[in-house]
Amino acid sequence: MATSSSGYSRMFFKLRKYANKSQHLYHIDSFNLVIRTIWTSGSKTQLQTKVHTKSLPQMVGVVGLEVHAQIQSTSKLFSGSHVRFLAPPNSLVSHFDASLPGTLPVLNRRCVEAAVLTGLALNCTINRKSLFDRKHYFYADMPAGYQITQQRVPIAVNGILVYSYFEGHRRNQVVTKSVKIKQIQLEQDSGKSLHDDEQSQTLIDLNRAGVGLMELVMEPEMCCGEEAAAAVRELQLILQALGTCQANMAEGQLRVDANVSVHRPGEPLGVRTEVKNINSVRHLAKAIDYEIQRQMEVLQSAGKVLNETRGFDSKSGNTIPMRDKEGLQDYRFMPEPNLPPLFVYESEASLPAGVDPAQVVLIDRLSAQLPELPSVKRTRLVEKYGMLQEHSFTLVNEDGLMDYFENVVQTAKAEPRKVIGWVIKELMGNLNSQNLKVSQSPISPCALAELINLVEAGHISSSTAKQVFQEMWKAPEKTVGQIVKEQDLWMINDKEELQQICKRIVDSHPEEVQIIRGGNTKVLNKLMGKVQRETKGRTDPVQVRAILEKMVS
Ligand SMILES: Nc1ncnc2c1ncn2[C@@H]1O[C@H](COP(=O)(O)OP(=O)(O)OP(=O)(O)O)[C@@H](O)[C@H]1O
Ligand SMILES: [Mg+2]
Ligand SMILES: [Mg+2]
Repeated sequence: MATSSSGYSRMFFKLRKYANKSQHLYHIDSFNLVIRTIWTSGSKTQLQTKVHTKSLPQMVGVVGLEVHAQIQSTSKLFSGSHVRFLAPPNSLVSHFDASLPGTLPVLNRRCVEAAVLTGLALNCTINRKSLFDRKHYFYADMPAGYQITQQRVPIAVNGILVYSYFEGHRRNQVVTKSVKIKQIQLEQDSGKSLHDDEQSQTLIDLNRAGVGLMELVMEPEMCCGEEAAAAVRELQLILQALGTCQANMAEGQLRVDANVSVHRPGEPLGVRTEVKNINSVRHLAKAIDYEIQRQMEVLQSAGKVLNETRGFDSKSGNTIPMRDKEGLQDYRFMPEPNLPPLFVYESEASLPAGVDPAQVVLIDRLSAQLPELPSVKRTRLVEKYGMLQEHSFTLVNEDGLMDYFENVVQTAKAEPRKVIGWVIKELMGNLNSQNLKVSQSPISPCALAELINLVEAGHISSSTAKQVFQEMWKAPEKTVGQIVKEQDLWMINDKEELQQICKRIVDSHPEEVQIIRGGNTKVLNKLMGKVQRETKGRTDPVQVRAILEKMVS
């Protein structure tokens, strides 16, 4: 907001009326706090030309995530109905799920164990006693008119999620950060409303109603889409390693709400919006960055950020307000009268008399079941195989890739460093280009190890091996040996034969030979290329170079 000279003098005269000793004028534009000091000496008022300009810090984004993770369990949180994705509508609904009068909730131990296991993996404190509450809202797909959740005392609190992402020009510098997990609460999922626009009706499917969820609430500590995406990706890997949630965002097993605000560091947090309906990690990052930018623009043009729920439109990459009045809603929380407090115990020794250990959740039993977590796997890969950190991320982040790699390493007689090249470049390159999972690879770890062994033993050259790899991909029923034999790809190791081939090339390129002899040895590469072409890559470049160098010297 620039002050015109006339506007400035108007302000100056107005002030002079009240000026006594000195007065400060504060004027805040979008980036600077400008302090103008007006001094008075007797009746003479002077406007100091000295203007103290203090830069305010730039606005930054603040992100806090709420993650709803569908618990991997064969039955629902409070009923025995089965849980299955893509079952015929309303085929997995018990009387309790449909809220028929007289039905009561029965807590599923498997869901409690999943929440405790997740809490332990995220270094949470597990509350030995937690409580269930009713949260009321009226949606057609929630027949009871309330959701059973844990509002006052959740099952786990005060955890931490450590995550990493890559920075730098080549995106190979690992940045590791962490975010606090405020709480993990157990709650019911709702059913699904299916809107039929043609017939203008809404159909309800209650298969999902009552499925167990863990809501993980993170503190508002992240600052951008990239951080949030990396945190969710790491959480997905942890949940999958634990087996507590399949964590597929596209199938709705992991649903992320992004709370976003902006402020200047040192000032209180700004008003947050909550972005919902995000179905992939990539969209999460985009939605957050868009929302941060939008809010900054709103504030810079003197507008106000509204505390509202917004949706993400993946086509335009924009967030848009939803017609949802959640912000204003009163959930009328109350204790759930049909469920007693939930107790979990440290160990069998800590059980009260008469309690059957088979019927309760024991923390030490679950701790012993904790699998190797992704971060531990990565450290092990780097230490055991001496691989780059970025490669350890690729291996762990791709489902099944680490096991594939370790299987190849066990059978191949090559250094792990060479195996990693094959797995990351050739295997992943082919899988990605055809959108396949590791488990769908036409080449087994054993077959790849066989191929690598042929190269190591000097039976085929590395360039031929790449060709053979592509053939194996197309014809998985053939063995490596068959392909090499059929296409006559064995390495030419016979010295005599190699000498003859090199001689032919040297004789037919007198000009090049002259140049090399004149001191430009780079041209030797051209002759090597000719030999490679003539032999279809079936020669060892080191051997060929040695022969050629001798011939032209
Ligand atoms: N100013 C803020 N900016 C960004 N995120 C914030 C801010 N204040 C709070 N948050 C985040 O908002 C989320 C609040 O989640 P919480 O479940 O406690 O409440 P809620 O959104 O009101 O409830 P629900 O959506 O479950 O009905 C947390 O993830 C927290 O980190
Ligand atoms: Mg919440
Ligand atoms: Mg929320």
